[in-house]
Amino acid sequence: MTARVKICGLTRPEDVDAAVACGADAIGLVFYDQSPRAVDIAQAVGLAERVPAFVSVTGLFVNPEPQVVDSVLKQVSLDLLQFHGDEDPEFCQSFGRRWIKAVRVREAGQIAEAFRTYHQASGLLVDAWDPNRYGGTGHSFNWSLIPDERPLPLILAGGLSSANVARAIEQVRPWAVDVSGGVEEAKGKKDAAKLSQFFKEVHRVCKTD
Ligand SMILES: O=C(O)c1ccccc1N[C@@H]1O[C@H](COP(=O)(O)O)[C@@H](O)[C@H]1O
Repeated sequence: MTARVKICGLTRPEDVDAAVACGADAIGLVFYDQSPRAVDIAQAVGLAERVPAFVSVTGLFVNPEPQVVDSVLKQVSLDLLQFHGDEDPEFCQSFGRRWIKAVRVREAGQIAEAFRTYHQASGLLVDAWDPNRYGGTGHSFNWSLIPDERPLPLILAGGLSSANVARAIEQVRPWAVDVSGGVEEAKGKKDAAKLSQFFKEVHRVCKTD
């Protein structure tokens, strides 16, 4: 069993270095100004520059104006776009870049439908639904709503931490896991010890079977 790891919502150089040192496959930069983890362009350029070969940089957006995405893409070296709002597939596809789509899960059937709707995506990220926030809630959801049939790589997010990531990987068998709040000391500030413990748990469960 194997699962890739994305650490999202990085705002500080030392947190990028810590995530990379722990073995992150991807890091995420938040370009959503209502998030406490939002970065500006200068910050994002500096953070992305620290990321070595074979670790990818994802830019997270929530219902952005197209010119915002274009502007970020011109200035920041991103490998992947993550759309975490109500973007339709045509919008996601329109930037000529690889992208993933987040689905905030409320009910059975929603994920299978999203696999059909966003079939051009490079992966489908499943996160907890919250009436007031688009993501980064720290809440998990009922993983039994995730279907076994997955036409795209499935990225599991929502309330993951070292306390539940091993169980999550065993139960869901995702392509990757994505965490933000569960490895923080405060919003936007990662905690090196929590990061290390999170990876320890991922590696422990991935060694079995
Ligand atoms: O991190 C945020 O502030 C955020 C804001 C708006 C949309 C998504 C956001 N983060 C993503 O939410 C999931 C789950 O985060 P958590 O682990 O529950 O804190 C994850 O994909 C983040 O990238």
